[in-house]
Parts: sequence; C-alpha cells; structure tokens
Amino acid sequence: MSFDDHTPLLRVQNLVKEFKQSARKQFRAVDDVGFDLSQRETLGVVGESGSGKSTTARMVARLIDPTSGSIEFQGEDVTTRTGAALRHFRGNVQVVFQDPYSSLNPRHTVEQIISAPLRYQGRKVSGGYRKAVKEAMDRVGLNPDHSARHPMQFSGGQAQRIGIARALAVEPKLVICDEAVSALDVSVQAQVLDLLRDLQREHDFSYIFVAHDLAVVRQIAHKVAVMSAGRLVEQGPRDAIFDNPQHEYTRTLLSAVPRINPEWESARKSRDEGNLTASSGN
Ligand SMILES: Nc1ncnc2c1ncn2[C@@H]1O[C@H](COP(=O)(O)OP(=O)(O)OP(=O)(O)O)[C@@H](O)[C@H]1O
Repeated sequence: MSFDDHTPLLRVQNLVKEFKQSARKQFRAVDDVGFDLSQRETLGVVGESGSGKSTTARMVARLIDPTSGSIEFQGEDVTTRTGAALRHFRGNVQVVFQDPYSSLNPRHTVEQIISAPLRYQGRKVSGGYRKAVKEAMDRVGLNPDHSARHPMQFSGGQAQRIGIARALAVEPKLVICDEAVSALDVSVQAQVLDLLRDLQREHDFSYIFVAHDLAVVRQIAHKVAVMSAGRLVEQGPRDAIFDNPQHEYTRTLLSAVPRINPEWESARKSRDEGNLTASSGN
C-alpha cells in the first residue's frame, strides 16, 4: 500500500504487550489496541494509572517491541523494522517525555542535546548544526544564546522546551508526548500546551498525547482514546467523548475531573472555531 492523502499517517492494529511476571506467568499490559491517526491530527490517550497508555506509546515509537499486532506508518508496516529502516522511522517519530530533567542528559549542553537526533540521523544541515540548534531554540521560545548551558540551569518549563526542540529538530511527522506537561505547574502547562499547538499548526505533524489529566487532553486533542486495564474501551472525536461518553468507565473518569478552568474553556472554544480542521472526517 502506498501513502497518499487517504492512508492514515499511523494505523495501529491489535497491539498486545505482555510482560513476564514470573517464570510461567505473563502480564498483559496492553490488550488488542487499535486506532488510526491522520496527518495534523492529535490523539489524546487517557485512562487511569497502569491502564497501558505509556506502554502503547512506547510500542508505537518502537522503543519497546510489541508481543503481537501491527504498526503501519505512512502505509508501511514498521512493527519489526530494525537497523537502517528503524533509524529512518525514528527520524519521523519523536518522543517528548514527562520529566525533562531525567530525559535530558545533565552532562550535555543544550546544543549537544538538540543536535543529537540530527547527528543520529546523519542529516546534512545547511549552515551547520549550531545554526540549526539556535533556530530550534528560537522556535520553542528559548534564548538561542543559552545553547552552551546544561539542562539543570533551566526551569522545568524551559527544560521541557529543550525536549520539544530536540524532538522537532529532525522535522518528524509524529510527535508522541508521554505526560509531557504533567510535571509542570498549571500556568507553565498552559504555555507549553499553547506552544505545542502553535508548532503543530506551523509544521503540520501529528501528536499522540498521553495524559492522565483529562482537562489537558480536552485542550489539545482532536480525538480521544480511553484505556482501562490494557484495553481501549472507547474512542472518538473529542467532543463526543467529553460531552456524550458511551462507556461507563469513561463516565467515571470524567466525573473525577475537577471542573475545567473556565478561561481555558472559552479560549479553547474561540480557537476551535478556526483551527480544528484536522479533525474533520474523523
Ligand atoms: N517494563 C515493564 N515490566 C513489567 N511491567 C510493566 C513494564 N512496563 C509497564 N508495566 C506494567 O504495565 C502496566 C501498564 O503500565 P503503563 O505505564 O503503560 O500504564 P500507564 O497507563 O501509562 O500508567 P501511568 O500513567 O501510571 O504511567 C502497569 O501495570 C505497569 O506496572
């Protein structure tokens, strides 16, 4: 199958992950999960702690191998890719992790961190890596003059911007955010969410956005997948999930959410009027 406008960017089918619990017992952390993701679309993945969200995201990023099931990217099966083919896939799919301080090497400078994926990919960059790093820093709202600093010299929100700049340096088609704003204060969260949304508009990539915080997912996702005990219990357009949940588990999850910040909600509504084109037909 070739990749065209009608092929989803990502198609995940029957994904299963089992971890060894004891010599004879396997624990099924992800059980028969499937979804499609289009270009420029954001899928929010929600569910209680331990429901399998991160494990699913890590399989899609090919950081861990699925036990069974398939992952198609741009119409090609990437489930068992290795070597150069896997590296090529990694140039298209990048991950932003929860804790910027532990996911960024503290001994490396920002320049080394942001340029690492470009070097790994062997990308030729016009003007050189240093220029590319400074541009990437500027894009995420960091002072390019600080490229010789180390991650610990930045606040949590700024450090997460380094992680975002690193992810975007190779111009991926899919960015997987695994609890990417969970460790940040609420006001910083809002700024980073705005940045993620702006970057998506500018660069046309898709997100898988894993979060236990439904208010955050409501801010950013076009569609939502709800996980419980390793299974996908419900998925659909964001407003359908939030306004008319079909599954009892989703209703319980939603009822546990504190009231949505009214300022965020009105900002979201006005923004949505112009910007939710990516969700049409999904
Ligand atoms: N490497 C591993 N070895 C064994 N069990 C694991 C491993 N990774 C995850 N698990 C288990 O798989 C289940 C799903 O974990 P996962 O981290 O995917 O859940 P989650 O929904 O992302 O939760 P959280 O929000 O707490 O991170 C959990 O029971 C977890 O303990």
